[in-house]
Amino acid sequence: MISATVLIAAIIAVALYRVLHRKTGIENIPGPPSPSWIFGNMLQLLLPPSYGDYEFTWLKLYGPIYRLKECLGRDRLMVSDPLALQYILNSAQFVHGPIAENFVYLLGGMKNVSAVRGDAHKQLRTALNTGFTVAAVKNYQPVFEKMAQALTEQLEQSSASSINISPLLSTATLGAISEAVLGCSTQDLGEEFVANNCQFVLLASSQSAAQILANALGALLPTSVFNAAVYLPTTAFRAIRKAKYLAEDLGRRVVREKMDAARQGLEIDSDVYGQLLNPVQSDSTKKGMSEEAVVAQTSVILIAGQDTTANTLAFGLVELARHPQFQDQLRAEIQSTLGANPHDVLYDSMPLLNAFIKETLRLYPAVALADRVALADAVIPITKEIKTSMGEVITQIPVRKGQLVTLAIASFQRLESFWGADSHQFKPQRWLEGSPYKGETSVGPYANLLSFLGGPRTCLGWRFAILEMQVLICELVGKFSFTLPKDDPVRVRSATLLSPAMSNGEKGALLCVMRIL
Ligand code: HEM
Repeated sequence: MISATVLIAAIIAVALYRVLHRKTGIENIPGPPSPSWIFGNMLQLLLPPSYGDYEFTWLKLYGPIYRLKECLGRDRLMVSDPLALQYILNSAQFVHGPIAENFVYLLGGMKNVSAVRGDAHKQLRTALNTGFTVAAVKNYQPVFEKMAQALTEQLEQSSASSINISPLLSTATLGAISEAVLGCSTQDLGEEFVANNCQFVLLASSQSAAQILANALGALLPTSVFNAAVYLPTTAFRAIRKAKYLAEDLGRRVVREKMDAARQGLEIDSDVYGQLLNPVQSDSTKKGMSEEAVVAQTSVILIAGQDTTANTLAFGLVELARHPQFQDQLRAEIQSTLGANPHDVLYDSMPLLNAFIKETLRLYPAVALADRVALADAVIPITKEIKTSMGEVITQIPVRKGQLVTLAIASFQRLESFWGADSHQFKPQRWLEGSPYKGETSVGPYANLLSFLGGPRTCLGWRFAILEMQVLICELVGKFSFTLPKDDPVRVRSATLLSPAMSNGEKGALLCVMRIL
């Protein structure tokens, strides 16, 4: 008891010392007043009744660059200006913020793709990209079709008047990664792995004031102290430690089995890991990744690809339920395109399907807020000048080493000046006549959206996610109709990811689902 009190007192002392001795240099950038020293504006940003209640109002009031108060009185720069975003994403001076950094170390160790930096990151990305090219991803289509059929069977078996679609989608997306990346079925993952995964998914979609404060305190600690603190016996740390251990164990087993199969002359390159290991190369100058390097990616790839995709799909289905006319038009396109040969579909040439996916990604980016920290003093360019609270007009933002910057992706994707006056509305039709984006600065790998981020840290699995969503949506919307239950509107919550939430506070999206074909 005494040691826990001493530890907490020490944590707070370290936090306060570091906070009180830092000057930010962005004090004069206008922003909303802070309602509390302890929480700053963070409860408004991260725990509003519905995601964006405050953030989108601040966006209107202060524009795409403004200052917020972080927990314990620190300044945080909110950025949704495309020029500034592009600069930060491509600059080696900006790295993951401390909360994300702590999280990826905890989950995947020091050698996973999200944790490594600089040249080591570049080399690892080049190696990993082998499994995520256009051609490679096309080969995973049968896996996505299998998951889509399994989803159909689950929906058919349910007799409930409304169904929480989220856990079904989470299982489908975990299954897709497991088979396409590791080459093993969900059953092969084992009961313990699946149970821990469910617990982890729920933890990652929960948010509370205590968590926000704990994250802010954790972010102030030196990494070594934080790494020691994770051995505290809390539910969250226990689940993360177990997730890491189970993923490493799984990765090792999968890699060992693949190497054994390759030694017996069997082909192993039908999934991502088989391609990465690549032990039998006709070109002797090319080498696959080492077994250890492949194993180290397991937890991060599994987590990065699961609920990002599942939540996007859940929000998309909710929007279809809100827009029945568009849902009917999309279904007509799907049924006429898939016709008699559903395995040979050119998904990219289906205008309504792709407009729908782009619009869902625009309004519901799974990573709505991505934090970065400046490794050195930097000057951030901006599209339009801003006036500081001292009356000075500035055309760029100087920031000091250590400055926390939030890439406000959801805000960027709702900027009226770039997406139109109706930018807060779900209107897939906006994508039907060319790009609706009016900016001069290109961002992101897909449709000028930043849902998959941009620059060297662009989502590794973005092509994978797009094809997976195309296949799943065609199966679901082609065969079922989706309507909203009367009594439980879906809420939008910001936790680690943007998640749908039900009125009882749990993660999920209730929909009435009816088989029509
Ligand atoms: C709709 C689905 C998805 C969305 C919206 C999404 C979004 C993102 C974003 C925003 C990042 C950058 C995070 C940051 O650096 O702060 C990221 C990174 C990453 N994503 Fe995705 N993702 C999706 C699906 C997937 C899938 C299916 C996979 C793998 C099969 C995947 C694997 C990764 C990996 C490994 C990284 C780390 C890349 C690096 O640090 O170099 N993602 N994703």
